[in-house]
Amino acid sequence: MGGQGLTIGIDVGTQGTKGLVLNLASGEVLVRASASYGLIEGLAPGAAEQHPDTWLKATQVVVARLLESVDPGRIVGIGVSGQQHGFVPLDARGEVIRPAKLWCDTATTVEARELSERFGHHLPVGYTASKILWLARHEPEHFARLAHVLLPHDWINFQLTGRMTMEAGDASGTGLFDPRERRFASQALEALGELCESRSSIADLLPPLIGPSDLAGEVDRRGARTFGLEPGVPVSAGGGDNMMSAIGSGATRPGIVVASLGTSGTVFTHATEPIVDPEGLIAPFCDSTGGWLPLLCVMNATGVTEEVRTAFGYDGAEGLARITREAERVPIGCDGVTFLPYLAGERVPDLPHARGSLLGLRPGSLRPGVLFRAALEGTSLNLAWGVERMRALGVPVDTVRLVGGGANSPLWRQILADVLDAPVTALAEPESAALGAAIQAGCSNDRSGTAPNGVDALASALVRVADATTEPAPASVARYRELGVAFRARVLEVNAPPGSPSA
Ligand SMILES: Nc1ncnc2c1ncn2[C@@H]1O[C@H](COP(=O)(O)OP(=O)(O)O)[C@@H](O)[C@H]1O
Ligand SMILES: O=C(CO)[C@@H](O)[C@H](O)COP(=O)(O)O
Repeated sequence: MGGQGLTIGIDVGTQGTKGLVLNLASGEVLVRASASYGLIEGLAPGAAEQHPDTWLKATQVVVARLLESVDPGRIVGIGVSGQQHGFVPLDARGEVIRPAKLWCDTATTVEARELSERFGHHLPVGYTASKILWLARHEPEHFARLAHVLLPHDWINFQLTGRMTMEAGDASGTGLFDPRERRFASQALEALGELCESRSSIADLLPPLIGPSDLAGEVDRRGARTFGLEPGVPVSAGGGDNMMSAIGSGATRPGIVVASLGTSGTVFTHATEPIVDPEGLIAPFCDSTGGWLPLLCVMNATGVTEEVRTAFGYDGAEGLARITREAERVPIGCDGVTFLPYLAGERVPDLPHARGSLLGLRPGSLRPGVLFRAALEGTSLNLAWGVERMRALGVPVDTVRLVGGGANSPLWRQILADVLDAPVTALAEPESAALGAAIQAGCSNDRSGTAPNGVDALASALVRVADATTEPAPASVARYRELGVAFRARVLEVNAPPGSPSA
């Protein structure tokens, strides 16, 4: 099965950084740690930013906590997963120029639309390319200093190893990458360069591309000092959080569909060929095993439930459990209350400027349990809308493995099973992205004894599903089908452009 020794997997998410230590021989997760953070507050509407130092500090805290329980000398590899698409702008000395614009930043919608026209295909808002153009247009003094473009996990790898690299999975979320050919797309790079009136080619800003079983490097002296690790520990390529999550949930072979309820909601599966959506709604990403990862991403998932929970002061794990119990007592459909969950705008459907709406309020509707359930239902119905698109593209979604923070909620698991009309199974390790990074680290280094490209074998051996599966309940499936039709009609009605017939 796996090799010997322990690996660390780190996942730099939007709401926090999570880490774990994996015993490669037994598959046991020995210790977990996490550190949470938020977005920078007070920015212009649509802007979603974090300073990379926030990720660095959280990663330091997480690694330090992990190493309280295990001897650093036993660590044979480390792998880093990160939120996709974030634009980390670096100057010639490798210093961060300004905070990173994140995957959920919709302030660059104009630039995304302009690039879509130039590229001749839809560039979803949130992809890195539009953020680079935004910098050139809005902060020319920062753009003039731009010497390197990294993605969040690349930047943490850089802090560990002193080397800048990118790999195909995360690179396919830049909008500057041809996932079919697994290389940067020269036409897109040229078009972006022209629009930026760039003094240098955009290609020069990008680091070398490495393969999925290559090492990003080894922990260097600075990295060792920063993180308390031993110098020389191999650092695997790492990848986007969805690519790492695919490994950590066993979606390294066809037929396993994964849904993730994190800040974003995603649904993805392994494919042996690229699956290209002509409308560009389902992303044709590369995965981190040499295959592909057709992926649906919606921008509104746990951010919406968190908004309701915190608005009513249901703090901490106890508060979450209490508001969930109250939501369980509310009937399906929330007595007519519908939550259009677009607090962050939306990528699928393509409504970057949409806002959230609460519809159908009556006296008594503004109760925490009602609104929390409405948030669970609204986010799930929205995700199901995108899943229909996946099914139409020939991706069967018959059973689902559920990961991410929201997977901890039995109520959400039931709602999703009913809304998707598919059995939903949680995994023994819900932090699938951190687990996937740790598994990849076990396959990419010389000291583990595992051959490169053994990711599928190791993932299939180590990933365990939870004992119970949540089955869809036929009556609820039928009810949610009706609610889904009404939900979509309301979304189109509420978000219709001014002057259109349904406005
Ligand atoms: N039992 C639960 N019920 C509902 N939501 C939960 C539960 N446990 C965790 N979460 C949600 O999961 C979120 C974190 O999800 P995570 O996948 O770690 O996000 P990210 O990777 O985007 O930072 C929390 O903010 C919380 O809203
Ligand atoms: O943009 C995407 C995928 O295309 C998101 O899935 C990000 O990768 C953020 O992930 P989380 O922080 O929600 O895990």
